[in-house]
Order: sequence, then structure tokens, then C-alpha cells
Amino acid sequence: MLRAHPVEAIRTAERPLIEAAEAAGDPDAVMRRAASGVAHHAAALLRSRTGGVYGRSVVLLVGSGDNGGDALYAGAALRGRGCRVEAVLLHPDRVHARALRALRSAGGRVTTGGVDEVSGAAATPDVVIDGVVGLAGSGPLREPAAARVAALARAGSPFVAVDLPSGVDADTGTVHDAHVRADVTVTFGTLRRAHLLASPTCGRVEVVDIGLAEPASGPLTVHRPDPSEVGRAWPVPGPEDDKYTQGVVAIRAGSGRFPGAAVLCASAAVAATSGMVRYVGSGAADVLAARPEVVCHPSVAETGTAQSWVVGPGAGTGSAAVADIEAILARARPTVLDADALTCIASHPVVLRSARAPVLLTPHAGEFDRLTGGWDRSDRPSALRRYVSDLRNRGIPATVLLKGRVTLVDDGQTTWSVDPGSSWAATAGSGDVLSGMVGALLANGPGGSGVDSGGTGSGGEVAWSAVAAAVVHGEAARAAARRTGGPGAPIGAGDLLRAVPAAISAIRGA
Ligand SMILES: NC(=O)C1=CN([C@@H]2O[C@H](COP(=O)(O)OP(=O)(O)OC[C@H]3O[C@@H](n4cnc5c(N)ncnc54)[C@H](OP(=O)(O)O)[C@@H]3O)[C@@H](O)[C@H]2O)[C@@H](O)CC1
Ligand SMILES: Nc1ncnc2c1ncn2[C@@H]1O[C@H](COP(=O)(O)OP(=O)(O)O)[C@@H](O)[C@H]1O
Repeated sequence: MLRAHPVEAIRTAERPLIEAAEAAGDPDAVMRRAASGVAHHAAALLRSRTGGVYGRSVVLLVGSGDNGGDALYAGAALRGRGCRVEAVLLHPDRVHARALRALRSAGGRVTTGGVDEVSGAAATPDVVIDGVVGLAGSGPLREPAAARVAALARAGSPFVAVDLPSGVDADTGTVHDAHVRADVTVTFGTLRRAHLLASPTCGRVEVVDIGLAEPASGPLTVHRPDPSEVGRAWPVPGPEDDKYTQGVVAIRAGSGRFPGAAVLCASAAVAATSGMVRYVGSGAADVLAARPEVVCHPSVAETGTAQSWVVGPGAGTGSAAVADIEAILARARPTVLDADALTCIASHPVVLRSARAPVLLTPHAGEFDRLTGGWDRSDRPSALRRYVSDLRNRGIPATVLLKGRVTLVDDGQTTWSVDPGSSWAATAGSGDVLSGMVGALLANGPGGSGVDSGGTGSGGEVAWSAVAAAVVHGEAARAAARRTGGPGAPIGAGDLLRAVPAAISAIRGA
């Protein structure tokens, strides 16, 4: 399990280290430890990109604080390995003086001017070390850093970010318009929230041991499971199991207008776990043509027992759809509310008040707009926590999964983040696949035992089901894109769906 912490917790954890270094008369000891990790990973990147380290060119973008100091000490270490190192001081009047001396005495070149002053090799260096700003950064990159970063990115040089890519907010993960897109981010002791909230911008994240004690988890810690943990927890039928003990999920999806949603959602539920899937809606014939094992029912009232429900994909937004949601919530089983069900809830918020069992809402950004009446997109985790807390304060046992490249799940106490490492899942109908998978996991009950929780499953169980489904969904998208065209080619939701069994198998073996 990865855990990422807010800046305040990191500053607190670092304080004893800095104080010990100062007491020992070597105030930069921690910084040099950090910098030697940066140099190590920059050298590894140089080796993988150019076949060596000696004689390669390195540009340091040096800001006014300790992040710039790290970059300067890293430059000194790389100079010691034979690199040509040029430091661009973005604020020559505010620079870490001892680190600058270290670079100069190692033979590094120092420039202070604008873009024109860059020497030939430094216009397209073999690697750029981004020490513009780290934990104390706020807002987009300022000039002259923004112009420098843009020119080097255009030239195709790879970036190693020190601590965080500059222009990315450490706590919210907001990626501002002017920012560094890192190939590798080297951080110290423990992850910052942005590493899990803005992972596509951070590239590969390397954590260097600087002697820091891992901060305790708190309400602002962001969690991300390793796919192998999801694999270990994925439900597997045992010798005593039958179709009922593994949990039955009922799906209310599809309509004359959106018949495909029913097929995608119900088929995904079949693929996700063993046990049994029930279906209610106008799409029974199509569902049965795709998955004959699904048990169909004429109405919600006439549907047999289920341990969980999924309602919404392509299910319509009229009064009959709202009545079905009410009837499903009245059954007091864990329920996934997706797609059209979210639109119904947005226009009839009172419906949610009847929820007696946990509900999982799975909006994309536009649906979250409808639910909240507008939210602050520059701070996704806070907007999500606020909304979930508001529902819970009103007695609604809600967990919310906010979709995107980085999917967030929040149950009011814990924030989870899932980044599948590709964006192939951004395709119509893939959300229907996700909701079917989550529903099947919820039916399986706590700990994958298939035990009927009687609708009392905790927020934690619901959140875990949502996170686990999102992990497998992302793996399936990646696998489908690889399978259909070598290194990666566009997929549809049907391709993603067909890749679900292989993705489960892959994470179980991970
Ligand atoms: N603490 C430790 O134990 C260790 C810390 N370590 C390292 O220290 C780093 C934190 O250093 P730090 O606190 O000096 O701040 P840092 O991020 O360099 O910012 C400096 C100044 O930049 C400015 N600025 C803000 N936004 C900006 C923008 N968008 N574009 C341009 N400039 C901007 C702003 O000043 P302003 O101009 O607003 O007055 C800000 O005060 C940390 O990330 C890690 O690398 C490691 O050595 C390991 C041990
Ligand atoms: N840029 C992206 N990268 C990766 N996954 C994405 C991206 N955008 C959306 N997704 C994922 O694709 C799915 C889309 O769901 P949704 O918007 O509900 O689609 P639909 O309603 O067409 O089924 C979600 O699982 C979401 O997390």
C-alpha cells in the first residue's frame, strides 16, 4: 500500500532530521543525502537514454529555495561523474549559497540570464533537473522558469523533478497550466499527496531514504493499493461455496435508447466474480444473448434476493427511473448509483435520504457538477471529501468514486487514488463496465467471503470494492489496448470488458 502525506506532516517529520544536522554543525547534511539520490536517479536515466553518464550534458533549473539547493548539490555530484553541468539560476539574488559553492568548486558552469544565454549543449541537454520549486510551490511556474521549461520540453530533453514537478501543487495535486512534466520524480523519505493525485505528471516516482520516519496516517493521507494487494483480496470460490454464498448482484440498467449499457454492465458483473447476476430492465434479450447465465426479472419488485444492487447505466431519468431507485434503496442492500441514477439523484436529492444501507455514487466530472451544483476542479480531493462528509452528516452512508485518469474514492475518512497508467479507459461505456464490476464485488461481501452483510457493510468495505474494481478496470484497459494492437491501440468498452478475466488473473498472479 502506498501512502502519501500532506506537506505539514512532511515538514513535521523532517524537522528532527534538520535539527540533528544543524546541531552536528552540518546544516546541509540532509540536503546532500537528498541530492545524492537525485544524482543517482538522474545518472540512471542518462544511462538508459544515452548509454552512459560520463560526458553527458545536464541542465539544472535552480529556484530560490531548498529545492534549488538540492538541484545544485545533485549537479555537483554529477559533475564528479564527468557530466557537463550548467546551472540556470532563476533568482540569482536568492540562491542556496553553500550548494552553489559546491557546484562551482566541482567545475559546474553557472548562468543567470534569459533563454538566449544558454550555451549550445545546454539548449538540448541530455537531462534537465527541475529544482525550480518543491514543497513550497504555489500556482503555475512563474517567469523566467516557465519560458525555460517550455523551451527545454520542446527540445525533447527528459526531466528529473526534485521532490515534485514544479507547477504541481503538493497537497491538492493541481497541475497548473505552466508546469514541468517529469519523466522521473525523485522524492525524499515518503510520498507527497501530489505523487498519487497527479501521478501522470510525475512520471516514475523514486523515494530516496534520507532517514525520515514515515508520518502516521491521518485524514489527509492518500492511499493507493498495489495491484498485487487487490489480487490477493479478489474473491475466489472455496470448496463450501455455491452460487448464493458468493453473493448475488442485481442490475437495473439499459433502456430502449441505451441497450448497450445493460449488456456492458451485466456482463462485467458476470466477469468480475463467480456467484450470480440478476438483471431488471428492457434489455433482457440483449443481456441473455451476450451472457445466458444472467437471471432476468420483469421488475424491481419481482426480483429475487440480491446482496447488492447497481442502478443507473442507461436506465433513464424519468419518473419510472426515480421510482426504481427508491424501490431499490428500500431493499437496504449496498447499492451502486451510476450514470442516469446520478442525474435522478441530482434532481431529486431527497431520494437519497431513504438509503439505509451503504451507497456508492460513481460520478464523472460532469455528473459531479450536477450533484454538487458546481465544484472546485482545482482541488479534487477536497471537493470530494466535502461532498461525502456533507452526505454523511445528513445520515446518508455514502462513498463516492470520482472518475478520471486518476480515479478518487472517498468514504469520508479515507481518500484512495487509482491511476491505471494509461488513458485507454476513456471510452464510451467503460463506466458501465466499472459499475457492474463494483456491484459484483459488493455482493461478495466483506473480505471476499460472500457472507451476506445484511446491508450493513461499512464505508471501508464499499470503498475497498470500488478501489479494487477501479484497479482491475484500469489493468483491463491497458491489456486490451496492448492486445488489439501491440504497444497500444484504441479500444472500445467491449474490448475492455473482454480483457477483465485476464486482468483479474494477472493481478492475482502479481
Ligand atoms: N525540509 C527538508 O527537510 C528537506 C527539504 N528538501 C528540499 O527542500 C524543498 C523545500 O524547500 P523550500 O521550503 O525552501 O521551498 P521551495 O519549494 O524550494 O520554494 C522556494 C520558493 O520558491 C518560490 N515559489 C513558489 N511558487 C513558485 C512558482 N510557482 N514558481 C517559481 N517560484 C515559486 C517561493 O518563494 P516566493 O518567490 O513566493 O517568495 C518559495 O518560497 C523540498 O521540496 C525539497 O526539495 C530536501 O533537501 C530534503 C530535506
Ligand atoms: N483520461 C482518462 N484516463 C483513464 N481513464 C479514464 C479517463 N477518463 C475517464 N476514464 C475512466 O473511464 C471510465 C468512464 O466512465 P464514464 O464517464 O461513466 O463513461 P460511460 O458513461 O460512457 O460508461 C471511468 O472508469 C473513468 O475513470
